Amino acid sequence: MTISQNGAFVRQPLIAGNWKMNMDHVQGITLVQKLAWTLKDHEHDYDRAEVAVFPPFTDIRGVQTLTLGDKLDIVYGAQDLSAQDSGAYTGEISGQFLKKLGCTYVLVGHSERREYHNETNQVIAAKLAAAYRHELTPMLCVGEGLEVRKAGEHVAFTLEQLAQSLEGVTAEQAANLVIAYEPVWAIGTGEVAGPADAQEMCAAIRGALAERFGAEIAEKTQLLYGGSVKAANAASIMRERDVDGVLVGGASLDAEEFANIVRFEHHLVTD
Ligand SMILES: O=C[C@H](O)COP(=O)(O)O
Repeated sequence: MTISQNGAFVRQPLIAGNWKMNMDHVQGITLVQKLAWTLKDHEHDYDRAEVAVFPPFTDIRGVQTLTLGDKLDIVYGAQDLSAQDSGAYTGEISGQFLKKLGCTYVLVGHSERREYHNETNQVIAAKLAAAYRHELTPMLCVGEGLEVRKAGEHVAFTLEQLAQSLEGVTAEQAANLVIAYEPVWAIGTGEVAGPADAQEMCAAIRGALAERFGAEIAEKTQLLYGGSVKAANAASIMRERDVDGVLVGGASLDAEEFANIVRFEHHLVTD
């Protein structure tokens, strides 16, 4: 998190909650309502961060109605999209449907998609292209597994994943891109990467973006860390220069806990 001389953030902090396959459409509405109420109580603490949730597809319409109706300062996105726009692709969801439902973001290449649905970097590149066709901001997920980390090859591995996933993305498109570094060994395990680990990788990613798209775009791109983030560890990770936010799984299902992550500035002052 880089702060300029006048105290403003150089890049807006982004706190994102990926609900994964949790919360039906009724529970989803309740969770967003609770989150909105909790955040309202601490308005002064979070008004500088963007808050995004990624509900299951079946919840998105309800979240749209709620956020529009109550004018909530919470944006939302989908957890995946099809590489295709329309047609005989049973079970797939088009980016154009997501755009019509008011989605701002879409997750692309989450490690659970890579692992359980065999999504390769090539598939992910095609999904990024689809996101751009429908004016969604992709949140591209990258990160290494435990074996790669143990072998000390995590930076090279993740940058290669990044390069292949970004195949075909233009500099103009890259101006509208969020990247989440999520080491697979830290997802849902309680094992959290240390702030220095998160910084090392985010700095390497920013360097790779600068080489590919130019320094100006690289400096503007929000880079998030994900993997067992909780209120107790979020602030110390976000304090790092190149970490601009967090992508939270399990802890985003608890409105109080997630709201406390959003209040990271409060923790920056007090911890
Ligand atoms: O998308 C979120 C990540 O997979 C992190 O999940 P987690 O916070 O439950 O470890």
